[in-house]
Amino acid sequence: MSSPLLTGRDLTKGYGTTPALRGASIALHAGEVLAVTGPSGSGKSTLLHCLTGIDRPDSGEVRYGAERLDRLPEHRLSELRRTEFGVVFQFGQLVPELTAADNVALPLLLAGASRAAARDRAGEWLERFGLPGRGELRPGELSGGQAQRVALARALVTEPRAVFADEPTGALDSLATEQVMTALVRTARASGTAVLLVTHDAQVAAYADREVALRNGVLTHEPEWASAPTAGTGAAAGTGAGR
Ligand SMILES: Nc1ncnc2c1ncn2[C@@H]1O[C@H](COP(=O)(O)OP(=O)(O)OP(=O)(O)O)[C@@H](O)[C@H]1O
Repeated sequence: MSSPLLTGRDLTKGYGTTPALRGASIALHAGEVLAVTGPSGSGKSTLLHCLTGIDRPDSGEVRYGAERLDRLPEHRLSELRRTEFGVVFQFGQLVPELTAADNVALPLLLAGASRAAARDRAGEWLERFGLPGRGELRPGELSGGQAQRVALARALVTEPRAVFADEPTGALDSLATEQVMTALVRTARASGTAVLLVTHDAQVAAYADREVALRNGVLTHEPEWASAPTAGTGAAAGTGAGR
């Protein structure tokens, strides 16, 4: 029995009079790919924000190892997001003035790597994401799918323990979605990084080992607190759908 890497218990969060989360509980285990699905407005992004400390829940708790993440000071949360978590949004939020390679190198430079080492490593990660030879292009010169793969390479380059992706393929067609998801799941598995995917898209959820569904701020599947899931059971493990 392995204990979860990250848990959210009984999370509530409202915006004014709008309840976004109404007692959501979730566990992310080391190395697994977990999809959180649900229709627009069901609270998926709010849940991801609470789990990563981008936002704080109104009640409930988020635990990361021994730490109460929901109570951590801002500087520790930023450090976590820089070193142990990677976060990717629908539009990858690349720095438009920087090349693809410099975007990927950025987290390494922030962590103190030399420019040469960071650039070498960025090149390796662009290759892993199927983008060899694209390092000198700027985000505006990349397709949407290529830009998302650069954003994912940037999120994974520090080999974080968990990557959180909010509709990472939301703006892409089916083929680009497949390329992005295949690259994400393959590289995350190779580095043992857990992935929490927020999506309304069944094609994307099919890559996960496990899926939980949000409806009106409540998760419809209870988390399996006691047991770790079997990794590699999703489409990305080669079982069919989504390939
Ligand atoms: N900053 C905010 N201010 C006010 N209301 C918000 C804010 N963020 C989210 N909400 C509301 O909270 C509810 C949940 O929103 P959330 O973005 O978490 O849902 P979602 O499932 O991610 O939706 P989508 O798939 O459309 O992105 C919605 O009713 C939304 O309007």
